[in-house]
Amino acid sequence: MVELAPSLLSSNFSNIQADLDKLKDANIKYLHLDIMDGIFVPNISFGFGLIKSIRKNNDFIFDTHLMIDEPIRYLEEFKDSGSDIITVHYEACSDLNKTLEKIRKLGLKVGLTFKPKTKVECILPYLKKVDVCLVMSVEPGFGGQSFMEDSLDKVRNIKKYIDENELNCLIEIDGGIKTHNLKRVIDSGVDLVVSGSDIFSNGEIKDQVFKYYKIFNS
Ligand SMILES: O=C(CO)[C@@H](O)[C@H](O)COP(=O)(O)O
Repeated sequence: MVELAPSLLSSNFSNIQADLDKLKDANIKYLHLDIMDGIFVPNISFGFGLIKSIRKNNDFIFDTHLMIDEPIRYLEEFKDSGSDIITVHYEACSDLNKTLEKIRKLGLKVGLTFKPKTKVECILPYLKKVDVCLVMSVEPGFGGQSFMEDSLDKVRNIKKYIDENELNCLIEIDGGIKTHNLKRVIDSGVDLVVSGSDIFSNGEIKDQVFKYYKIFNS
Protein backbone atom coordinates (compact mmCIF):
# COMPACT_ATOMS: atom_id res chain seq x y z
CA MET A 1 0.00 0.00 0.00
CA VAL A 2 1.49 3.33 -1.10
CA GLU A 3 1.26 6.16 1.44
CA LEU A 4 1.32 9.93 1.03
CA ALA A 5 3.63 12.09 3.16
CA PRO A 6 2.56 15.74 2.79
CA SER A 7 5.48 18.16 3.09
CA LEU A 8 4.96 20.72 5.85
CA LEU A 9 7.15 23.17 3.92
CA SER A 10 4.16 24.10 1.73
CA SER A 11 1.67 24.49 4.60
CA ASN A 12 0.31 27.83 5.77
CA PHE A 13 2.94 28.85 8.35
CA SER A 14 0.59 31.42 9.88
CA ASN A 15 -1.81 28.63 10.92
CA ILE A 16 0.00 25.31 10.71
CA GLN A 17 -2.30 23.43 13.08
CA ALA A 18 -5.34 24.19 10.91
CA ASP A 19 -3.61 22.46 7.97
CA LEU A 20 -2.48 19.57 10.18
CA ASP A 21 -6.05 19.08 11.39
CA LYS A 22 -7.15 18.77 7.77
CA LEU A 23 -4.48 16.12 7.16
CA LYS A 24 -5.62 14.25 10.26
CA ASP A 25 -9.20 14.45 9.04
CA ALA A 26 -8.04 12.91 5.74
CA ASN A 27 -6.39 9.98 7.65
CA ILE A 28 -2.83 10.94 6.71
CA LYS A 29 -0.23 8.77 8.51
CA TYR A 30 3.08 10.40 7.55
CA LEU A 31 4.18 14.03 7.79
CA HIS A 32 7.31 15.02 5.83
CA LEU A 33 9.51 17.65 7.53
CA ASP A 34 12.08 19.42 5.36
CA ILE A 35 14.96 20.85 7.38
CA MET A 36 17.27 23.23 5.47
CA ASP A 37 20.36 24.94 6.84
CA GLY A 38 21.21 27.51 4.16
CA ILE A 39 24.57 25.78 3.63
CA PHE A 40 23.88 22.31 2.27
CA VAL A 41 20.99 23.84 0.32
CA PRO A 42 20.42 27.52 -0.53
CA ASN A 43 17.37 27.94 1.70
CA ILE A 44 16.50 27.95 5.42
CA SER A 45 13.24 26.34 6.54
CA PHE A 46 12.59 25.50 10.20
CA GLY A 47 14.22 23.47 12.97
CA PHE A 48 13.63 21.20 15.94
CA GLY A 49 11.79 23.90 17.90
CA LEU A 50 8.92 23.85 15.44
CA ILE A 51 8.90 20.04 15.23
CA LYS A 52 8.73 19.80 19.02
CA SER A 53 5.82 22.18 19.23
CA ILE A 54 3.71 20.40 16.58
CA ARG A 55 4.60 16.97 18.06
CA LYS A 56 2.49 17.78 21.14
CA ASN A 57 -0.82 17.72 19.26
CA ASN A 58 -0.13 15.42 16.32
CA ASP A 59 0.36 11.65 16.00
CA PHE A 60 1.69 11.48 12.44
CA ILE A 61 4.84 9.51 11.73
CA PHE A 62 7.35 12.36 11.59
CA ASP A 63 9.49 11.79 8.51
CA THR A 64 12.37 14.25 8.88
CA HIS A 65 14.52 15.01 5.83
CA LEU A 66 17.72 16.72 6.93
CA MET A 67 19.13 18.94 4.19
CA ILE A 68 21.94 20.01 6.49
CA ASP A 69 25.68 19.70 6.48
CA GLU A 70 27.07 17.01 8.85
CA PRO A 71 23.66 16.04 10.29
CA ILE A 72 25.39 13.78 12.84
CA ARG A 73 25.79 16.95 14.96
CA TYR A 74 22.03 17.28 15.54
CA LEU A 75 20.55 13.76 15.56
CA GLU A 76 19.75 13.75 19.30
CA GLU A 77 17.90 17.05 19.00
CA PHE A 78 15.78 15.77 16.12
CA LYS A 79 15.03 12.60 18.06
CA ASP A 80 14.07 14.57 21.18
CA SER A 81 11.85 16.88 19.16
CA GLY A 82 9.79 13.88 18.01
CA SER A 83 11.16 12.61 14.69
CA ASP A 84 10.40 8.96 13.88
CA ILE A 85 12.40 8.66 10.66
CA ILE A 86 15.58 10.65 10.07
CA THR A 87 16.84 10.86 6.49
CA VAL A 88 20.31 12.21 5.76
CA HIS A 89 22.07 13.10 2.53
CA TYR A 90 24.85 10.95 1.09
CA GLU A 91 26.69 14.19 0.11
CA ALA A 92 26.34 15.83 3.55
CA CYS A 93 28.05 13.20 5.73
CA SER A 94 31.83 12.89 6.01
CA ASP A 95 31.27 9.54 7.78
CA LEU A 96 28.03 8.14 6.38
CA ASN A 97 28.28 4.75 8.11
CA LYS A 98 28.74 6.40 11.50
CA THR A 99 25.80 8.76 10.84
CA LEU A 100 23.45 5.94 9.80
CA GLU A 101 24.53 3.83 12.79
CA LYS A 102 23.90 6.72 15.17
CA ILE A 103 20.33 7.17 13.87
CA ARG A 104 19.78 3.43 14.40
CA LYS A 105 21.25 3.54 17.93
CA LEU A 106 18.86 6.36 18.80
CA GLY A 107 16.03 3.93 18.07
CA LEU A 108 14.78 5.72 14.97
CA LYS A 109 14.08 4.55 11.43
CA VAL A 110 17.07 5.27 9.19
CA GLY A 111 16.68 7.13 5.90
CA LEU A 112 19.21 7.87 3.17
CA THR A 113 18.87 10.22 0.23
CA PHE A 114 21.02 11.77 -2.49
CA LYS A 115 20.99 14.80 -4.75
CA PRO A 116 19.83 14.37 -8.36
CA LYS A 117 23.39 14.67 -9.75
CA THR A 118 24.73 11.87 -7.51
CA LYS A 119 24.87 8.48 -9.21
CA VAL A 120 22.42 5.94 -7.83
CA GLU A 121 25.27 3.37 -7.65
CA CYS A 122 26.83 5.43 -4.84
CA ILE A 123 24.00 4.73 -2.43
CA LEU A 124 23.24 1.07 -3.27
CA PRO A 125 25.93 -0.37 -0.91
CA TYR A 126 24.31 1.44 2.03
CA LEU A 127 20.76 0.21 1.46
CA LYS A 128 21.23 -2.83 3.71
CA LYS A 129 21.58 -0.36 6.60
CA VAL A 130 18.54 1.80 5.87
CA ASP A 131 14.77 1.56 6.27
CA VAL A 132 13.88 4.26 3.74
CA CYS A 133 15.68 5.33 0.57
CA LEU A 134 14.48 8.75 -0.57
CA VAL A 135 14.82 9.57 -4.27
CA MET A 136 14.91 13.34 -4.84
CA SER A 137 12.96 14.19 -7.99
CA VAL A 138 13.94 17.89 -7.73
CA GLU A 139 17.10 19.66 -6.62
CA PRO A 140 16.66 19.87 -2.82
CA GLY A 141 15.99 23.32 -1.35
CA PHE A 142 12.60 24.54 -2.54
CA GLY A 143 9.04 23.39 -2.95
CA GLY A 144 7.12 23.94 -6.17
CA GLN A 145 9.79 22.81 -8.69
CA SER A 146 9.26 20.65 -11.78
CA PHE A 147 9.51 16.89 -11.54
CA MET A 148 12.71 15.33 -12.94
CA GLU A 149 11.70 12.43 -15.18
CA ASP A 150 15.00 10.57 -14.79
CA SER A 151 14.19 9.99 -11.12
CA LEU A 152 11.86 7.17 -12.20
CA ASP A 153 14.79 5.17 -13.60
CA LYS A 154 16.55 5.68 -10.26
CA VAL A 155 13.51 4.28 -8.43
CA ARG A 156 13.46 1.26 -10.75
CA ASN A 157 17.20 0.64 -10.22
CA ILE A 158 16.86 0.89 -6.46
CA LYS A 159 13.79 -1.38 -6.45
CA LYS A 160 15.66 -3.99 -8.51
CA TYR A 161 18.59 -3.87 -6.08
CA ILE A 162 16.29 -4.14 -3.04
CA ASP A 163 14.40 -7.10 -4.52
CA GLU A 164 17.54 -8.93 -5.71
CA ASN A 165 19.19 -8.54 -2.31
CA GLU A 166 15.98 -9.21 -0.36
CA LEU A 167 16.34 -5.98 1.61
CA ASN A 168 13.73 -4.48 3.85
CA CYS A 169 13.88 -0.91 2.58
CA LEU A 170 11.05 1.36 1.49
CA ILE A 171 11.43 3.70 -1.48
CA GLU A 172 10.23 7.27 -1.06
CA ILE A 173 10.11 9.97 -3.73
CA ASP A 174 10.07 13.73 -3.20
CA GLY A 175 9.68 16.76 -5.43
CA GLY A 176 7.37 17.91 -8.19
CA ILE A 177 4.76 15.23 -7.62
CA LYS A 178 1.27 16.17 -8.83
CA THR A 179 -1.86 14.19 -9.59
CA HIS A 180 -0.97 14.28 -13.32
CA ASN A 181 2.37 12.43 -12.91
CA LEU A 182 1.41 10.32 -9.88
CA LYS A 183 0.39 7.15 -11.75
CA ARG A 184 3.80 6.89 -13.47
CA VAL A 185 5.51 7.55 -10.14
CA ILE A 186 3.61 4.74 -8.42
CA ASP A 187 4.17 2.33 -11.31
CA SER A 188 7.94 2.84 -10.94
CA GLY A 189 7.75 1.04 -7.56
CA VAL A 190 7.67 3.65 -4.79
CA ASP A 191 6.17 3.01 -1.34
CA LEU A 192 5.98 6.58 -0.05
CA VAL A 193 5.16 9.75 -1.99
CA VAL A 194 6.02 13.23 -0.68
CA SER A 195 3.96 16.09 -2.02
CA GLY A 196 3.95 19.72 -0.89
CA SER A 197 2.52 22.43 -3.12
CA ASP A 198 -0.01 20.14 -4.80
CA ILE A 199 -1.50 19.19 -1.42
CA PHE A 200 -1.44 22.54 0.39
CA SER A 201 -1.87 25.06 -2.44
CA ASN A 202 -4.30 23.48 -4.85
CA GLY A 203 -7.76 23.79 -3.34
CA GLU A 204 -9.10 21.83 -0.38
CA ILE A 205 -6.41 19.75 1.33
CA LYS A 206 -8.75 16.85 2.04
CA ASP A 207 -9.94 16.72 -1.59
CA GLN A 208 -6.34 16.65 -2.81
CA VAL A 209 -5.43 13.85 -0.40
CA PHE A 210 -8.42 11.81 -1.59
CA LYS A 211 -7.36 12.32 -5.22
CA TYR A 212 -3.92 10.90 -4.36
CA TYR A 213 -5.33 7.83 -2.58
CA LYS A 214 -7.76 7.22 -5.43
CA ILE A 215 -4.80 7.08 -7.82
CA PHE A 216 -2.80 4.90 -5.35
CA ASN A 217 -5.68 2.42 -5.33
CA SER A 218 -6.40 2.51 -9.08
O1 LIG B 1 12.48 18.49 -0.04
C1 LIG B 1 11.83 19.16 -0.77
C2 LIG B 1 12.46 20.30 -1.43
O2 LIG B 1 13.77 20.34 -1.05
C3 LIG B 1 10.43 18.75 -1.01
O3 LIG B 1 9.87 18.06 0.10
C4 LIG B 1 9.48 19.75 -1.48
O4 LIG B 1 9.05 20.54 -0.41
C5 LIG B 1 8.31 19.09 -2.12
O5 LIG B 1 7.49 20.08 -2.55
P1 LIG B 1 6.71 20.02 -3.95
O6 LIG B 1 7.75 19.84 -5.03
O7 LIG B 1 5.78 18.83 -3.84
O8 LIG B 1 6.00 21.32 -4.00
